[in-house]
Order: sequence, then C-alpha cells, then structure tokens
Amino acid sequence: MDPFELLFEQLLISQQGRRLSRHLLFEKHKRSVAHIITEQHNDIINASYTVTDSSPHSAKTPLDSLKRITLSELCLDTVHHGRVLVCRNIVKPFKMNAVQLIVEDPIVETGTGNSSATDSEVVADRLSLYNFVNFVGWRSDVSDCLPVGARLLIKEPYYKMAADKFPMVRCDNPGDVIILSNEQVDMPLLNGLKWSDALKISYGPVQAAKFESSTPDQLRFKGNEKVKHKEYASAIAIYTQALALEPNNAIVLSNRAQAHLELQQFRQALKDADLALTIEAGNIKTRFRQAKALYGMKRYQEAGGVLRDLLQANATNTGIQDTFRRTLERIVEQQFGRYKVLDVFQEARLTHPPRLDHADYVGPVHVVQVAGKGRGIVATQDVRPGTLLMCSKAYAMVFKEELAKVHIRHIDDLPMHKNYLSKTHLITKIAHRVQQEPWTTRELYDLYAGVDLPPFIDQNPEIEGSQIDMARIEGIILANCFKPDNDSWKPFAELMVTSEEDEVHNKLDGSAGLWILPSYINHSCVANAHPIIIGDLMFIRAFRDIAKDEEVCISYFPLSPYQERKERLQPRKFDCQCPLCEFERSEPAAKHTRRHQLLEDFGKLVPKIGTGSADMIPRVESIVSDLRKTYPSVIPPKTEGSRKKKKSPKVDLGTSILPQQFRLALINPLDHLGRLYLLHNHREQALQVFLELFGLMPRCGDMVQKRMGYALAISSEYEALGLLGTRNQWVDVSKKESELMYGEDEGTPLSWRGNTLGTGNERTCANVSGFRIETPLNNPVVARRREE
Ligand SMILES: C[S@@+](CC[C@H](N)C(=O)[O-])C[C@H]1O[C@@H](n2cnc3c(N)ncnc32)[C@H](O)[C@@H]1O
Repeated sequence: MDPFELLFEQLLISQQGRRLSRHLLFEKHKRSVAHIITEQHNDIINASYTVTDSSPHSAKTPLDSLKRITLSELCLDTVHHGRVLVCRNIVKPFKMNAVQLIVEDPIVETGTGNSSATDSEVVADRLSLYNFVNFVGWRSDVSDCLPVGARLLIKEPYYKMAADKFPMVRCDNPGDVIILSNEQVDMPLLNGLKWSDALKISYGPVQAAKFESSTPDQLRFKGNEKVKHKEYASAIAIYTQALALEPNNAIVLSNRAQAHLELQQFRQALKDADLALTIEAGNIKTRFRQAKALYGMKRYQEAGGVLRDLLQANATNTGIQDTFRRTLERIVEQQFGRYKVLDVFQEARLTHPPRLDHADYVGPVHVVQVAGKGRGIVATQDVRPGTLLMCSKAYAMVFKEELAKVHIRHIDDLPMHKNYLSKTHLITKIAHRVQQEPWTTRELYDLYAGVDLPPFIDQNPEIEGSQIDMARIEGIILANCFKPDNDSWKPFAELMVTSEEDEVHNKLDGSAGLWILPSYINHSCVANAHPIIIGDLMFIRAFRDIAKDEEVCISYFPLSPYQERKERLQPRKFDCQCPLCEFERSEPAAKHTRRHQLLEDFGKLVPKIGTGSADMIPRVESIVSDLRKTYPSVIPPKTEGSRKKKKSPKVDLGTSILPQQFRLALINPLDHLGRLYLLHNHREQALQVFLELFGLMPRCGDMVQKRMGYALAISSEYEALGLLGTRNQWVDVSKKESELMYGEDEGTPLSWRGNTLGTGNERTCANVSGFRIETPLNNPVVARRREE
C-alpha cells in the first residue's frame, strides 16, 4: 500500500473515531516490523511507549466469574471490569517495549452448523502486552511463545487510544493473559465458539499447529538450535512441546533445565533437573545443572553438597571445580558477612551491566515495629562503627548503561519523554521477576507501597503469578527505590518517596534499583548507617556505635541545611524527628531566613567562582563570615599548620552528633573557598579551611565520604609544608573513614589499594569533591620551597 494512501485512510478513520480495518492493521504491523528491521541494521533499539494516565490495571476477579466480551464491544478509555476477551493472534508478533499482536474475535456457532459471521466480518484489533515475555531485549523474537494461531484470554481488558491516535487493547499485567494450550479448548467460556477457517493474514504461511507433526527428538534438536542462538524462551516452548509427547524424556528435561538456568529461572530449572535425575540418576550434566539451580536459589549448602559429590567422581572437571569454589565463597559471605570488597569492585568494573554474583548477608539487625514510623530496623546487639549490617542484592535493577542504548522513538515518530525510561524498565523488570519467581512475590508485596495503598494482606504463603499487581509494584518502587549516584557505585544513594510525578520521573532517569531488606530502613538526617552500592549489591555499614535495640537509620538524601531538607521531606509525607531537625526547628525563624538569604547570594556567585577569578575570594570570605555569625558560639578555626608548630592536631573523629555543633550552611561556601585558595596558591589558608570543614562534618550519611576526602586533602597540605608526621596522622584518619564506608579488604582499606576513589596515585595527588589538589611531587612552587 502506498504510504500516502495509508496515511489518508488513517486520517479519515481517526476523524470518524472508527477502529482500523483489517488490511490497515496489517499494513501498520508490517511497516512496524520493517521499521524495526531497519533500526536493527542501524543498531538502534527502539522502545515504544504508551503512557497510561492512571495506574496500570491488574484484574482481581477469578477467571470463572468473568463474562466474555468481544473486540467490537470494547469501549475506549475503559477497563472492562468483570469481562474477559477471547481472541486469537493472527500475526507474527514483534517486541519493542511491549509485545505487539493483532488479534481477532472468534465466531459464534449458531447451532445449525452455520456461523454468526462470515470470515470477512470477523473483527480484529491491536493488542499490546506490556511486561510480558522475558526481558531479554527490546527486539526479541517472541513468535515461538505467541505463534500465529495462539488463542488468548485477556482478563479485564483495557481499551485505549494509543499514541498514534488509533485504539488498541492494552494489557500491563502478564497475569491477566492466558495463552490457551490445546487441552484447554473445553473450557465453558469457549462453548459455542469457533475460529475462522482461514487465518486472514496477508503474509507468510500459517502454522497454527506448529509442532504437532514433529517427534520428540526432532523437537529436541530444534530446541537445541534455539539454545545455540540464545533464544532460550523459544527453546523452552519447543522442549515443552516435546515433553507433552514424551513426559519422561530425561534428555529433554535436562536441556530444558539448562534453558531455564540461562533465563535465571532457577526453581523451574531445579524442578526439571530433579525430575530428569529420577529417570537417569547418574547423569553428570544434569546433576551439575541441579547444583547450579540450587546455587541460583541461594541454597548454597545444598549446592555445595551436590558439587562435592560430583567432584569426587570428576576431580579434574574445571567447571565443577570453579562452581564449587564460588559456592564456598558464597557460604562464607552468607554466614559471616565476609566479602572480598576489592574483588567486588573489580567485578563491577568488568561486568556489563554489573549484576554481581554474591550472597546476601543479614548481620546483627532485624525488622520491628517502630513507633510513628511503621516498620524499621534495629540492632540485635551492640555494634561498632564499620560493622557490616547487611549486604543485599537488588531484587531488580536497571543500569544507566543499559538505558543509554535505548533510542526512544515511537514507531510513528511521535516525541516521547525520555525520563520514563528507568521507571518503566524497573517496573517491567520487577513484574518479570514476580512472573518468573512467584515465590518472591510475598517479600516484595510486604514492602511499604505509599500512603494510598493499604498493606498487602493476602495470607497465601505463595502468591500466584496471576496476582501481579502493577499499581502496587509502581507504589513500591516510588516508596523504596534507591538510585545510585550517576556513575554507578559512588557511595550515595537516594531514596525516592514522592507523589510528584514529574519529580519522580526526573529522578528515575538513570540507574535505579529495589533492594528488599534495606527498604525497611527509616530515615534520619543524623543517620548512623549508610548504603554503598557496588554494581547491584548494597552494603550497609554502621558509621557510629549503635546500641542493642537502637534503630538503624540511613539518610534518604545528602545532609544539607534545614530549609533544603524540609523541602525534600515534604513530598515524602512524614516529618523527621531526629535531634538535628528538632534542634533546628527550635531555632528562631530569623536565623533560617538569614542563612537562606546568604546561601542564595552565594548560589548567584557560583558560576563566577567556577571561572576561578581571584576577585571571588573576598566575596566568598564575606559570605562565610556572615554565615558564621548566624550560628551560636562559633569555634574559631584552629591556627595549626604553621611550619614551626610540630604538634599534631587533635583530630575530631566526628563521633559526636550534638545538633548544636552542626553548621551545615557553611559547608558548601567553605568548600568553594578552599578550592579558590588552592587555585591561587594560598595553601595555608586552604589548609585552615579544610581543617574547619573536617571539623564541621559529623559522621552522618554521606558526610563520611567527604570526611575521608578532606582528611586526604589535609594530609596533602601537611606534606606540602614538610610536616610528615602530621601528614601521616591525617592519612590514618582518612584510612579510618574509608574503612567505615567500605570495610577492610585483606587488612588494607579499599581507597588505598587502587583508584577507586581518588586518582589512583594518592601519594602525588588527592581528590576532594572532584577537585584535584597538587602536592609537592607535582607542585613546582612547593617543590622549590622544599629544596630551599
Ligand atoms: C522505605 S520505607 C521504610 C520502611 C517503612 N517504615 C515500612 O514500614 O515499611 C519509607 C517510609 O517509611 C516511613 N518513614 C521513614 N522514615 C521515617 C521517619 N523518620 N519518620 C516517620 N516515618 C518514616 C515513611 O512512611 C516513608 O515513606
């Protein structure tokens, strides 16, 4: 069809509010497929978005209470509660973000052997299945899972206008889609229905009963071919056909176990491997697959037992040896919380995307009710600073690097909002996991889902996939999602709890993930613990002493002046009652206003400060001085650092969190002032500023990383002054702070073992908040001074 003819017909139809004719549906489908193929050639991945105005619908009514509805009865912008659509797929589907099909109604038999409609009258329409098949990519071939002729039931269908201004049936919830097998044709719902004899498609041969004429062996080979091409979902569909013909075929069962392993469907893999072993007990390959499935399910002890037995008979098999070694490492992690942190960093660097293979660890903490906060986490014993409280692997995570590959363009070139990307994909990933692993649904649905959703109260120990509830999943990620700082594992995570749509979408652009146990940790501005995200692992360590039964809290955002924190808490719908907030609330309002004004003045100067102009020094000094005056009894900065004064400074380790000592408004301006001093070689003043900054930083939340950075900067300045003893003392301080955050790796704090935090050569330069500081080895002025 001529593209202009197509456009003209589309225009006419859209003006008349009619659904697309059958041949137009085919033309559009064909064009979309051709478009995808071209884009594939250009190595661009498309994602098609149809953004719902309301929360995605999930049917709650059981199938046998639903009444049939036909395509022609569907009303626009309506969720058809209490109804079910019976339909048949009539095209080779394609998958972008959603699986796109064209489906048709069945024909009603009249009882006289005639049908109520002729073939040409059978209504067809578009169906978009979101979150549906395995998330193996936007371009996956899903035709083996949804072949032409597949009969489907869509519970409580939603009919809506798509972004191209034509209607379509949209289904967000995989649990609401039932693909009927050959045995399911006798359902009462299908009584009196038959399908048009000719599958009225305009291209390609039709194979409704695709595999029926094949033998189990032929199907096995076909499945193996799919595995070779990494099309695991298709392979599983084909092996399943083979097993329908020969249920006890141990080889097919074992091969299907392998395909499930590839898709990380460990429980299904274990089921197949177990069954295959009851038929052929000694099969090494199948036992190895069984061990891998156990490993995937985190049943490391059992996996270890199987692997040990296997090794006894196959001592030289390197694959088994390697899996056994990894299993032992997981057992040590799971039981003792011992991680080789440096290796974890390395692994995160080398794995793309960095989904890491490590065990979860639950340290001395448990979940309890906390007055006024719902549930929370408390320590089960006294805990020392640096103690690992938990290590948790993300329930689901999307990485910026994955999203970067997605070129957002609707198939009809309509502009789409990029910021929906990570949110949509995180929801999809979670829905997919729920679908694949229904036994994990309970722990997911138990999470707080926002003020508008009541707690989940289903008492079933194992919630079935049909209970996938996209609205709840959305609520859960908005209340509990952590977003690592832009570039992967910077130790700052922000929890998003907001009802402000735009804000949420903006924040959800980039990497984002959901971690189950950490989601129970409540907020405090003076947090005693802090999360570090490496790949998809979250480590949470204590930053201060925590007494038995004391609550463990993290900060949901960086520690900032009161006004800013207040604004950030507003959409989260709770007031923070931490000692700092209590104290600052009790301060006279005039002080807050004055600080706010001064910080606004400072904000206006920032672009000019960025140019490094020396004129900025007195201006920033004046703002800093005025800010100091807004705090009571400001302790003047110590005057250490003189070359004559050899006495080591008394280092404040920040263990005190007396709210009166916080002077948060000073931090940012002082940081800029320090940089300016350095830039203009006023090194002694810079040292004073860094010393003051270090003193201003309590051991709270993200402050620990800054403390580490300033301690490093101070040590560099002492080195420049030739005060090596003092320098070493500050190096130790920085090491201590680094240990607090990352733990120790074989006795050496992580930041000193590579370039994970600084520039990689911390003897020659340090990195404070991204600002390079020169030391004698690379600063000619200081080097000369030393020579003198
Ligand atoms: C990530 S969840 C924390 C666990 C949650 N308390 C629960 O019961 O599952 C975040 C929610 O916990 C509550 N919350 C967290 N910190 C709080 C605090 N300091 N005071 C009051 N409520 C808090 C708020 O309802 C917030 O939206």
